[in-house]
Amino acid sequence: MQRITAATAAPLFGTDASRRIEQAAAATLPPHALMQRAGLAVARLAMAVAPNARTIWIACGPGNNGGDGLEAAAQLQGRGFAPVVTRIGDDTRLPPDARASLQRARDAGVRFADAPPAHADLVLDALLGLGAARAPGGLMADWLRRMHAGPAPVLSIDLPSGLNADTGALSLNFLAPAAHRTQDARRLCLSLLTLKPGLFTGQGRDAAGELWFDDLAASPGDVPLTARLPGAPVPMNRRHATHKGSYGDVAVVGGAPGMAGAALLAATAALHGGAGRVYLAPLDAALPALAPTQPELMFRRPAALPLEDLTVVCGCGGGEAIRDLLPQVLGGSRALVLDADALNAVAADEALQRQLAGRAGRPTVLTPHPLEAARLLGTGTAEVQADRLRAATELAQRFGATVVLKGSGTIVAAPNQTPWINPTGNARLATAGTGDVLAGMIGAALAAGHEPMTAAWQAVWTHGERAERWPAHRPLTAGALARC
Ligand SMILES: NC(=O)C1=CN([C@@H]2O[C@H](COP(=O)(O)OP(=O)(O)OC[C@H]3O[C@@H](n4cnc5c(N)ncnc54)[C@H](O)[C@@H]3O)[C@@H](O)[C@H]2O)[C@@H](O)CC1
Ligand SMILES: Nc1ncnc2c1ncn2[C@@H]1O[C@H](COP(=O)(O)OP(=O)(O)O)[C@@H](O)[C@H]1O
Ligand SMILES: [K+]
Repeated sequence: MQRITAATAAPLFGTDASRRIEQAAAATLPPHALMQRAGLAVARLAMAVAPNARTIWIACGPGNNGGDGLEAAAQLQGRGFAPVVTRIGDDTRLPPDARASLQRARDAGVRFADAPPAHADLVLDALLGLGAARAPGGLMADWLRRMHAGPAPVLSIDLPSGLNADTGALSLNFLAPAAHRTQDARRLCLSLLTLKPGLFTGQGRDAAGELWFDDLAASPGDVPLTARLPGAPVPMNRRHATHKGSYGDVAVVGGAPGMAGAALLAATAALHGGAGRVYLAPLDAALPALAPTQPELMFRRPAALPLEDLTVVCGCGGGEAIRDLLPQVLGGSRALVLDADALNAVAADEALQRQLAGRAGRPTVLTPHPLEAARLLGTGTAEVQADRLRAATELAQRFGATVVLKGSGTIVAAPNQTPWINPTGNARLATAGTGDVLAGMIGAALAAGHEPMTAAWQAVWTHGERAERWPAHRPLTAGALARC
């Protein structure tokens, strides 16, 4: 069993892949062995979380997820704890593994109750796992809301019940409104056999809480991955005999009247991200040609940029004005990061879309937030958020580019590659300008010579990790993030 951290590199398997791995593992083991391993793993984590628990409420559902809960109940009872099991479902329709675990729990003397105990020191959510087929309702919904509103830690078995393992969409939102988050009790999830992508994006992070993983000593074999966790990037080793030209030139094109700050943030981030030289080409001609807080930046007129030699970061604070420059930027830039208003302009113009797709082969990274992604796909934000992996992958295929779909669990996708899900970051990043900073950081990584997918995930990982390291009592600003 391992704790999953920002530094964990691991494959992620969706529902179908997890089922295949489960079937292959079960075929080589005695009947019921996997569920016994699952129950033991859950019991061990439960004992570590609440070693002095007097009452452990275990809410069990009608399938094998409930079976894991029953198996954990038997194990906990045998170790001197006092689990109280409440169950939903018909005994005659229990799958065989779960039925065997029900018998083992009964034999162990576990207490079964019709209603949850009035007080619990720990709750195990064994209502639904991979088999969640619709939104929990009735008693199941009541129990879920009750356990997540209470003060006791909630340990979800395999998945928080109702969380889609593939998408991170939560079919019953048991999370307290954002403003009440400080009242949340501790949440943990022990993912079994495989780590699932839905735990890391969408509502997965909030629903699961602290993540743990036990592979039940089963190997994924040759089942293809659905996505990956990248692990921490290795810091770049700068050789002595290098010079500023070795680290590439970035030019930021953006900053229309009233939005100069966005371009300045991106340029500052590119500079602190290690770029050899950074040019700033503002769309507002009235801007002074010096940023007193960042004198290293070199100001140029957009038309004077030698695009074919540059990594161009385009769109930060671009407003309407960016549209007229896009044909040159798309056609000429050696490497390109398209953000914000540049993406909106592309979404509104089929000729620009064709030109963007025609760049295939030259490094190109798109960094949409969900609304920008929805505009590019011609759909709505809710549809994008309902399946972030699919949205990012579809955009990557459509435009032949690397796509960074931002938000909780940022997705990095590229054509015909397994997507990455970024585990770092937090809601302190939900403040204006942090996306501009990310665009500048990706620009610096591209200029240094990383291929687009690597440049993108490494910058996304580092951007999020900076927010995690930021002191909790101090609000994070984009300007500070750019200079970390
Ligand atoms: N079979 C095995 O060998 C193993 C199974 N494992 C566990 O088994 C789980 C998968 O088990 P299942 O495939 O039985 O699926 P689940 O136990 O997740 O749920 C399926 C059952 O729930 C019902 N159901 C679905 N949505 C519902 C809803 N909204 N309200 C009420 N009932 C609903 C279905 O009709 C079905 O009876 C995994 O998530 C994992 O916890 C693990 O123990 C690993 C080993
Ligand atoms: N809750 C969150 N968890 C992780 N990352 C977040 C969260 N909220 C915002 N972010 C990150 O903050 C950045 C915001 O970018 P964006 O929406 O483009 O803002 P802006 O346009 O103001 O710069 C993105 O990198 C996004 O992934
Ligand atoms: K569960």
